[in-house]
Amino acid sequence: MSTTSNSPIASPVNVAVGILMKPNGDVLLGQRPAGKPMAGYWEFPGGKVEPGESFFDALKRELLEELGVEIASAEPWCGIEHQYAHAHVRLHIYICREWRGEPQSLEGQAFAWQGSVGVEPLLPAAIPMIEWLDELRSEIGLAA
Ligand SMILES: Nc1nc2c([nH]c(=O)n2[C@H]2C[C@H](O)[C@@H](COP(=O)(O)OP(=O)(O)OP(=O)(O)O)O2)c(=O)[nH]1
Repeated sequence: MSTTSNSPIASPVNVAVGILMKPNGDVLLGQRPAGKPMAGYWEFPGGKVEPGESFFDALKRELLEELGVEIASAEPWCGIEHQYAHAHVRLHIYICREWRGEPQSLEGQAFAWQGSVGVEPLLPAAIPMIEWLDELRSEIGLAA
Protein backbone atom coordinates (compact mmCIF):
# COMPACT_ATOMS: atom_id res chain seq x y z
CA MET A 1 0.00 0.00 0.00
CA SER A 2 1.38 3.42 -0.83
CA THR A 3 1.12 6.42 1.49
CA THR A 4 1.48 10.14 0.94
CA SER A 5 3.30 12.61 3.19
CA ASN A 6 -0.10 13.83 4.48
CA SER A 7 -1.31 10.38 5.44
CA PRO A 8 -1.68 9.82 9.20
CA ILE A 9 0.22 6.53 8.80
CA ALA A 10 3.17 8.10 6.93
CA SER A 11 6.45 7.97 8.85
CA PRO A 12 7.05 11.11 10.85
CA VAL A 13 9.62 13.65 9.69
CA ASN A 14 12.46 13.97 12.21
CA VAL A 15 13.14 17.53 13.34
CA ALA A 16 16.04 18.66 15.56
CA VAL A 17 15.11 21.50 17.91
CA GLY A 18 17.45 23.51 20.14
CA ILE A 19 16.44 25.51 23.18
CA LEU A 20 19.24 28.04 23.72
CA MET A 21 19.14 28.79 27.45
CA LYS A 22 21.03 31.64 29.12
CA PRO A 23 22.29 31.28 32.72
CA ASN A 24 19.26 33.32 33.90
CA GLY A 25 16.88 30.81 32.25
CA ASP A 26 15.83 32.97 29.27
CA VAL A 27 15.28 30.99 26.07
CA LEU A 28 15.39 31.98 22.42
CA LEU A 29 12.35 31.74 20.16
CA GLY A 30 12.10 32.62 16.48
CA GLN A 31 9.14 33.47 14.29
CA ARG A 32 8.63 31.33 11.20
CA PRO A 33 9.38 33.45 8.14
CA ALA A 34 7.05 34.07 5.20
CA GLY A 35 7.03 31.22 2.69
CA LYS A 36 7.18 28.38 5.26
CA PRO A 37 4.12 26.42 6.41
CA MET A 38 2.63 28.15 9.47
CA ALA A 39 4.53 31.39 8.79
CA GLY A 40 4.21 33.86 11.66
CA TYR A 41 4.06 31.16 14.37
CA TRP A 42 6.78 31.21 17.03
CA GLU A 43 9.00 28.16 17.55
CA PHE A 44 12.32 27.09 18.97
CA PRO A 45 15.16 27.11 16.44
CA GLY A 46 15.75 23.97 14.41
CA GLY A 47 14.69 22.10 11.31
CA LYS A 48 14.43 18.82 9.50
CA VAL A 49 17.07 16.14 9.88
CA GLU A 50 18.63 15.22 6.54
CA PRO A 51 19.09 11.58 5.42
CA GLY A 52 22.13 10.01 7.09
CA GLU A 53 22.55 12.90 9.53
CA SER A 54 22.53 12.44 13.31
CA PHE A 55 20.03 14.51 15.31
CA PHE A 56 22.86 16.41 16.98
CA ASP A 57 24.58 17.16 13.64
CA ALA A 58 21.23 18.39 12.27
CA LEU A 59 20.84 20.61 15.31
CA LYS A 60 24.30 22.12 14.84
CA ARG A 61 23.71 22.68 11.11
CA GLU A 62 20.26 24.27 11.57
CA LEU A 63 21.37 26.65 14.30
CA LEU A 64 24.37 27.72 12.25
CA GLU A 65 22.18 28.28 9.16
CA GLU A 66 19.36 30.09 10.99
CA LEU A 67 21.21 32.03 13.65
CA GLY A 68 24.93 31.86 12.90
CA VAL A 69 25.70 30.25 16.26
CA GLU A 70 28.00 27.28 16.81
CA ILE A 71 26.64 24.82 19.34
CA ALA A 72 29.42 23.70 21.68
CA SER A 73 27.33 21.19 23.65
CA ALA A 74 23.70 20.23 24.07
CA GLU A 75 21.78 17.77 26.19
CA PRO A 76 18.88 15.71 24.79
CA TRP A 77 15.81 16.83 26.74
CA CYS A 78 12.56 15.39 25.38
CA GLY A 79 10.66 14.27 22.29
CA ILE A 80 7.28 15.35 20.95
CA GLU A 81 5.30 13.95 18.03
CA HIS A 82 2.61 16.02 16.33
CA GLN A 83 0.38 15.61 13.31
CA TYR A 84 -0.21 18.84 11.36
CA ALA A 85 -2.25 19.21 8.19
CA HIS A 86 1.05 19.84 6.34
CA ALA A 87 3.22 17.20 8.06
CA HIS A 88 3.61 14.57 10.75
CA VAL A 89 6.67 15.59 12.77
CA ARG A 90 8.78 14.03 15.51
CA LEU A 91 10.73 16.68 17.41
CA HIS A 92 14.04 15.76 19.09
CA ILE A 93 14.57 18.56 21.56
CA TYR A 94 17.89 19.59 23.09
CA ILE A 95 18.80 22.14 25.74
CA CYS A 96 21.89 24.12 24.73
CA ARG A 97 23.72 26.19 27.30
CA GLU A 98 27.03 26.62 25.48
CA TRP A 99 27.35 28.21 22.06
CA ARG A 100 29.69 30.55 20.22
CA GLY A 101 28.47 33.75 18.59
CA GLU A 102 25.52 36.08 19.03
CA PRO A 103 22.28 34.92 17.36
CA GLN A 104 21.59 36.79 14.12
CA SER A 105 18.48 36.75 11.96
CA LEU A 106 20.02 34.97 8.95
CA GLU A 107 16.66 33.90 7.46
CA GLY A 108 14.91 37.24 8.04
CA GLN A 109 13.05 35.84 11.04
CA ALA A 110 12.17 37.82 14.16
CA PHE A 111 13.54 36.33 17.35
CA ALA A 112 13.17 37.04 21.04
CA TRP A 113 14.76 35.99 24.33
CA GLN A 114 11.97 35.11 26.74
CA GLY A 115 11.81 34.30 30.45
CA SER A 116 8.21 33.29 30.91
CA VAL A 117 7.25 32.96 27.26
CA GLY A 118 4.86 35.70 26.09
CA VAL A 119 5.09 35.57 22.29
CA GLU A 120 2.21 34.13 20.30
CA PRO A 121 0.96 32.26 18.41
CA LEU A 122 3.24 29.35 19.25
CA LEU A 123 3.44 26.26 17.05
CA PRO A 124 1.07 23.75 18.70
CA ALA A 125 3.86 21.22 19.27
CA ALA A 126 5.93 23.86 21.09
CA ILE A 127 3.17 24.72 23.60
CA PRO A 128 3.79 21.86 26.09
CA MET A 129 7.49 22.75 26.17
CA ILE A 130 6.68 26.09 27.81
CA GLU A 131 5.25 24.45 30.94
CA TRP A 132 8.10 21.90 31.05
CA LEU A 133 10.61 24.75 30.79
CA ASP A 134 8.96 26.51 33.74
CA GLU A 135 9.31 23.25 35.72
CA LEU A 136 12.96 22.93 34.66
CA ARG A 137 13.70 26.51 35.76
CA SER A 138 12.12 25.81 39.16
CA GLU A 139 14.12 22.59 39.53
CA ILE A 140 17.40 24.41 38.91
CA GLY A 141 16.45 27.26 41.24
CA LEU A 142 15.51 29.90 38.65
CA ALA A 143 12.22 31.78 38.95
CA ALA A 144 9.71 30.67 36.29
N1 LIG B 1 12.13 24.30 14.49
C1 LIG B 1 11.00 23.93 15.04
N2 LIG B 1 10.08 23.21 14.34
C2 LIG B 1 8.96 22.89 14.97
C3 LIG B 1 8.72 23.24 16.33
N3 LIG B 1 7.48 22.79 16.68
C4 LIG B 1 6.96 22.16 15.59
O1 LIG B 1 5.87 21.65 15.49
N4 LIG B 1 7.86 22.22 14.54
C5 LIG B 1 7.60 21.66 13.21
C6 LIG B 1 7.25 22.71 12.18
C7 LIG B 1 7.69 22.07 10.88
O2 LIG B 1 6.63 21.23 10.42
C8 LIG B 1 8.87 21.21 11.31
C9 LIG B 1 10.19 21.91 11.07
O3 LIG B 1 10.38 21.98 9.72
P1 LIG B 1 10.91 23.28 8.94
O4 LIG B 1 10.14 23.33 7.67
O5 LIG B 1 10.91 24.47 9.80
O6 LIG B 1 12.39 22.79 8.73
P2 LIG B 1 13.54 23.34 7.83
O7 LIG B 1 14.15 24.55 8.51
O8 LIG B 1 14.44 22.16 7.62
O9 LIG B 1 12.81 23.85 6.55
P3 LIG B 1 13.09 23.76 5.01
O10 LIG B 1 14.58 23.83 4.86
O11 LIG B 1 12.48 22.46 4.59
O12 LIG B 1 12.33 24.97 4.51
O13 LIG B 1 8.73 20.98 12.71
C10 LIG B 1 9.67 23.99 17.05
O14 LIG B 1 9.54 24.37 18.22
N5 LIG B 1 10.81 24.30 16.36
